[in-house]
Formats: sequence, C-alpha cells, structure tokens
Amino acid sequence: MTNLLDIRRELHQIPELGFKEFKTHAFLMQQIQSFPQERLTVTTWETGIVVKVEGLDPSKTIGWRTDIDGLPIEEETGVAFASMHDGQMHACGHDIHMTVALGLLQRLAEDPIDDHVVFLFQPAEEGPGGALPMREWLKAEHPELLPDQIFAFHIAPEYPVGTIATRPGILFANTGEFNIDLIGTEGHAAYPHKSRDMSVAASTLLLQLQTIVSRSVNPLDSAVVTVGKLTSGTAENIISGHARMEGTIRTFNADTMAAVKERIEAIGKGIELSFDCEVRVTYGSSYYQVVNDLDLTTKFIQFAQEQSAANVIVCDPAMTGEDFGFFLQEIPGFLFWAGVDSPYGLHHAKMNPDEGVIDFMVPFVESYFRSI
Ligand SMILES: CC(=O)N[C@@H](CCC[C@H](N)C(=O)O)C(=O)O
Repeated sequence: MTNLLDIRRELHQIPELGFKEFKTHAFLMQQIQSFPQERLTVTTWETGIVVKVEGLDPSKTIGWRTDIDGLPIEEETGVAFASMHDGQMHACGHDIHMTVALGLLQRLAEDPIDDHVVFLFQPAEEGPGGALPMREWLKAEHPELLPDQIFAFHIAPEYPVGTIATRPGILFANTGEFNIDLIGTEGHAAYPHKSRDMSVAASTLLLQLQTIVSRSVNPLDSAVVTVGKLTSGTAENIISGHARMEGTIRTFNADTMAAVKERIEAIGKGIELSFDCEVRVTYGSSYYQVVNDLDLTTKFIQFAQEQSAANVIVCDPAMTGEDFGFFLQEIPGFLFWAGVDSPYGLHHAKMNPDEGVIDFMVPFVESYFRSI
C-alpha cells in the first residue's frame, strides 16, 4: 500500500457526492487488493465496500465504519493536493476517516486479532444516507457480515490531535432535511403590482422560520432549524416567480422533530395567505440520533484514559447528525470525536485537518481492538 499520507491526499483530490463515489470506490478497492488477501473477504454494495478480516480465534465480530462521500463545497484551503473536482470537497473529514480505516485494515490483514473485524466503507453519509440501506442490505443478503459491536470516529476541528471526545448515551441529534418551494408570478421589475414576488415572500418566510426555535420549542429542549440554501429569481429586472429553500432540522427527540415540521407547514400556510402564492413543503432524508452504548462507551473512555498519547474529554452532545445512528439503533457500539486542530470548522471551504491524526488514530484503534 502507498503510505497513509499520500493515500489521504489522493482521496482528498477526488471527493464525490453520495452514491456517486465511483473513483473513490475504485481507489479503495485498489488499496484493499494490495493487502495480504488470505484472511479477507471483500463484498461490494452500491459504491460501498465491506471487508471482513477473519479472526484467529473469534468469539465475536467487531465492526469499524467509515463514510466515503464528500460535500458540494468549492475548496479554498490552498493546499497543493486540493480537490480536482469543481464544487466538491472533503470538508467533513471523510478522506481522513477512510485513510484511518485503510491503515487499520492493513494492520489487521497482516497481523489479525482473535475476533473477526468487518470494515464498512459506507457511501452517502452527507445525504441521502447510506447507513440505513446498507444495514438493511447486510441483514437481508449478508447476515454473516453483521457486526456484534460497531464503532466509528469523526474528526473534530476544535480539538488538537490526540484528543478523544465522546460520551455514553446520546451524542448526535436526529436530523431531517426539508425543502420549501414558493410559487408566485414572474413579471417585469417595473410592474410589481402585476406579479407575486417570491423573493419578498421567501425573505419573510426565512425570518418567520427563526421564530420556531425561539418561540415554539420548550427552552429546556433543544432544536435547530437551518436554511442552508436559498435561491430565487433569474435577473435583476425580473420579479421572481419561484424561490426555493433547502434546510435541515435537528432535535434530540422525535416529538420535537414532528412539532418543528408542523410549525414549518403552518408558517408556510400563513405565507400563502400573505403573499397570494403557493408554498410546498417537502422532506428529504432523516437520520436517527446517535446513541452510544452506555457500557461499551464507559469502558472505551477508561481504555482511552490509560493511553498516554490520548487526552480524553467526556463531551456534550452535538447538533450534528450522522447516519451511523442507524447502525447504533440495532448494534451496540459508539461514535467518538478525534481532534484535528483546524481553525475552520466542519463544512467550511478552508477546513484543513492536521494529518497527524492518522498516525495517532491507527495504532490507537488497533490497540483498542486488541483490548476488547
Ligand atoms: C457529521 C456531519 O456533519 N453530518 C451531517 C449529516 C447531514 C444529514 C442531512 N443531510 C441533513 O442535512 O439533515 C450534518 O450536517 O450534521
């Protein structure tokens, strides 16, 4: 295998969106095929890959999951190995996640542990979600590849390399994507009274959506409503007849998610009356919350505290989402953060993780696997 730094940089150059990770898939396969094959079984699903390393004296199957997709962001890091795909970037660290998984896989292929280890290279974490269909495919077609325990990590820009942060119980939120189309009447900029302007309607709607969390959610509960994308109109002298919002809802319980959706729809009805237009609310994928197994996570925290290279933080839950929650819904395990020390956060065009995390993580996780 090529060295891990080069691998990360090659992966960084070829970010691809969910279920379109074709080059990534080919690159991963090439690396996996360069490992000793005696104890490996390689199976593919969509653009994903599942690799089983046969254990020496197995009593269980351990799962390690990495996501493999990128984001629709134009990279601005200025690094020499920047994305070669216009408008796409590994701004959420999945290139690092994949590299750590490959490093671990190589070590275990060369020097297996007693238990079986299954590596899940999962597509489409950022959307529309690969974990749920991958889990269902495993159950239906390959139950022998289903792990008894499953683990994953996510890079954390706010911590230095060596920091491990997690908590028993809920770590990440439920997520729900939503889209809102506002349909009015296009017209000449000079004749506003003959049109129904969706830029003004969308601006009003955007501000009214801000009242959901501040006025409708119990202050002791938590929720986020973010409109990440807002488009409207075609030219400076044409009144916009169509605006569109794309957003995401985050909550820590299903009732709050349902209540937020109800409020979005009710506010949309109000906008229809106010602006004499049509407001269509539709929903995209939603992810189940990430709930870490209490016992396994507590023991993992103890393990990490005993490693001199690691600094362990028992952190608060975050409003991030992760479709890894669908694996944890049925298989005990946990997700943890690993520090990468970047002044720019996840999903930022300048997010540039400290690659030192790779050399820290591979032996750290290998030791953990050998300890359980
Ligand atoms: C770790 C992370 O950043 N995950 C994403 C998951 C996105 C879920 C979905 N596409 C949505 O936007 O609701 C996140 O944005 O938290």
